[in-house]
Amino acid sequence: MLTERMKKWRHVFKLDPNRTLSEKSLEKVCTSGTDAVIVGGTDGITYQNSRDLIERIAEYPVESVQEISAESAVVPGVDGYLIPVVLNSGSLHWVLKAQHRAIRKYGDWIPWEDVAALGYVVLNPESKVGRLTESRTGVGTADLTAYGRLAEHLFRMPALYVEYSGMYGDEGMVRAARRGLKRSRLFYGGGISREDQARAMSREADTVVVGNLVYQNLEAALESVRWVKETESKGVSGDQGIN
Ligand SMILES: CC(C)=CCC/C(C)=C/CC/C(C)=C/CC/C(C)=C/CC/C(C)=C/CC/C(C)=C/CC/C(C)=C/COP(=O)(O)OP(=O)(O)O
Ligand SMILES: O=P(O)(O)OC[C@@H](O)CO
Ligand SMILES: [Mg+2]
Repeated sequence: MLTERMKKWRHVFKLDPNRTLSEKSLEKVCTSGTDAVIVGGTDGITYQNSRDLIERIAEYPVESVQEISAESAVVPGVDGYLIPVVLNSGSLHWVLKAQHRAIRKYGDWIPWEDVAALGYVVLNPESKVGRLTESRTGVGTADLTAYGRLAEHLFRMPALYVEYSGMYGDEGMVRAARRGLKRSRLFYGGGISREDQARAMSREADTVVVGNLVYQNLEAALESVRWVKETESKGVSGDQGIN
């Protein structure tokens, strides 16, 4: 069950099917000791580029999951599927309608035991995902704590994802998100490029996501596995998890 496996994720890489990565680099990413590789991105995501990347990753023993951002790009046979729900989107499309439409389309084919929802709160207004989803990024700490509670207790989501995509975020905000959580996991992603950043967010979050650094500075990205795994998380969320 994907939600069970996610409880063990401390460090994950997110690879973008719309970007190029040499075979040597991909091998290094997949054998780095990371806990999983997420395949997903915001723009230019197609069935073809998603399938190509997923098939290349399948050559390695690392767990890979597809984060679905386009209904037409769903690749059958992946270990797991992550479904974003953007809690602070200004458009119902990214909270409910896109997901509803895809569930209507795939119906009986959906392997629910290998599907997990991610309750996103997008906090970088300049990010592609922030612009696409018209996210209301003027969120304070009390709002963020409440989003966490909403995700865990009302929607029973296995994870809240504090998303700063492309910029390093505010550690206090991530701490506030954790205050709302007892069992759901806290994912942090955005702008990790240095050891101090990786370690600081590892203390606040259960799972740290490293994305763009793979394409900007592969050696640092590979080092981030150790930075995260050597650092203990302060929180307790995710200890029991949610199914
Ligand atoms: C046949 C078979 C086995 C089928 C499997 C069926 C299955 C699992 C169906 C799923 C059903 C379902 C509910 C699908 C979801 C459909 C969907 C389109 C939902 C909307 C998701 C959403 C809110 C997308 C918005 C964008 C988003 C949140 C993307 C997440 C990734 C992200 C933030 C990446 C960072 O972006 P990046 O591109 O890297 O940005 P930069 O270039 O700036 O770095
Ligand atoms: O690409 P970066 O900025 O590392 O962010 C990672 C991930 O949270 C993007 O969805
Ligand atoms: Mg990216």
